[in-house]
Amino acid sequence: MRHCIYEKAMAGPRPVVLSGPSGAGKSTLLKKLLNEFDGVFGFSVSHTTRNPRPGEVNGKDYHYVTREVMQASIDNGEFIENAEFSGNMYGTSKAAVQAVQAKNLICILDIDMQGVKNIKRTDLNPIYISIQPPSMQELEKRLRDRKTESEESLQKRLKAAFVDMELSKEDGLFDVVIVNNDLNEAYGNLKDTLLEEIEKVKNTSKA
Ligand SMILES: Nc1ncnc2c1ncn2[C@@H]1O[C@H](COP(=O)(O)OP(=O)(O)OP(=O)(O)O)[C@@H](O)[C@H]1O
Ligand SMILES: Nc1nc2c(ncn2[C@@H]2O[C@H](COP(=O)(O)O)[C@@H](O)[C@H]2O)c(=O)[nH]1
Repeated sequence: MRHCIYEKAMAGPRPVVLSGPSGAGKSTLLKKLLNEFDGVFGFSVSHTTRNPRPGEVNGKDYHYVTREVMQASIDNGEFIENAEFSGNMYGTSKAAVQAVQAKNLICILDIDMQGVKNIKRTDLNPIYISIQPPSMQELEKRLRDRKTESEESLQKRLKAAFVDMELSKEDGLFDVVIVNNDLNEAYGNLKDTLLEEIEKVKNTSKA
């Protein structure tokens, strides 16, 4: 049986799932979308038990919570999906998605591969997009240059990235796979993929 997460009455534009290895460029691409298309997209703010990075804002980038708080909310049925990634918990609450959908915006979820598999068991019906790096070497360079990870965390993320890159080749798992080599080219491909949904939202808000 499919896990029903939202009322039919709230059905609006199709949500979008962005997935892919840590460091592939998902946040960079989605920030560009949110900036260019004000009033079209809304970010599903996940919960996590990891510490905020410099510049990240609680309630905007993530809801930063303890393991105990997050586990209690999961046990209470408040999450659509949750996963353990690189030693921390991450999850999408029903409230995060509903907050965006209530405004009739395209809801963007930035989630890992476990999240993708779990969302497939719900009735959310998103467009699944995989953002891939051009190579493992380039991915490692990007993660090192980002300077957000300890050596231990970096190694865990590279291991997970290798698995992610293999799994993402599965036929039918993603609607579109975008290789983020040149940023502008990747962004162009992402916009092309989402053009139809973007137009729908623009036309609805004009009406
Ligand atoms: N096309 C690109 N060329 C070079 N550097 C890039 C490109 N895209 C993103 N980057 C850089 O790579 C780093 C990783 O990007 P980003 O943080 O967006 O990845 P991510 O997929 O969101 O990672 P995570 O899953 O860990 O949040 C950032 O420092 C970003 O500026
Ligand atoms: N399954 C989920 N994965 C999530 C969620 N929010 C983020 N993520 C993924 O975690 C990793 C690491 O993120 P980082 O911000 O610590 O670099 C990355 O792959 C994200 O896509 C979520 O709610 N559920």
